[in-house]
Amino acid sequence: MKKQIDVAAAIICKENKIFAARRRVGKHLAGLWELPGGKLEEGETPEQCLARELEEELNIKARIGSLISENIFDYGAKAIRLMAYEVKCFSGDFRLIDHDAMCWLALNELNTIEWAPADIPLLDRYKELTEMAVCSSSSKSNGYIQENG
Ligand SMILES: Nc1nc2c([nH]c(=O)n2[C@H]2C[C@H](O)[C@@H](COP(=O)(O)OP(=O)(O)OP(=O)(O)O)O2)c(=O)[nH]1
Repeated sequence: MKKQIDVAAAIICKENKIFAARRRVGKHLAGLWELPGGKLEEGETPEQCLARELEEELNIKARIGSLISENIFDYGAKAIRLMAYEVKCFSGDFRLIDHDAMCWLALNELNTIEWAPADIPLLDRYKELTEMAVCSSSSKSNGYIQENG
């Protein structure tokens, strides 16, 4: 059976935008955009892996939040289990150490770049959860201002 590789990835959010980085030439999936992160090393939790990768790849220190979703994807030569965690707290200046481009995208701009295929269901799920959160907070405020007559 094909080995499945565990990969942790970060949905880094700032001012309602999320961070994407492009895989550089020479790598598997070169030219496609991804969430920063990487393979779990032996004995590492996904959170430890992500904190390490974000510092190694982007020069930022981050507090890893909750698991948003995971997706098993078979690329043929390898299969990965991609786990996406939300990151809302981080510090440091982003530096591209392992990627060749970066961008910040609003949720409605996510489909303007070409993502690694394994990421798409995770981003859809994140969008769904974020829209649900916005919806529930706006229905609360509507309740508050509702008037009779
Ligand atoms: N980091 C990251 N990897 C992703 C994402 N989506 C996706 O399919 N992958 C794939 C690409 C790689 O095959 C694997 C992650 O490994 P990595 O980033 O540590 O890989 P790499 O190609 O630099 O590793 P290496 O084999 O050259 O050491 O997961 C994603 O959003 N983030």
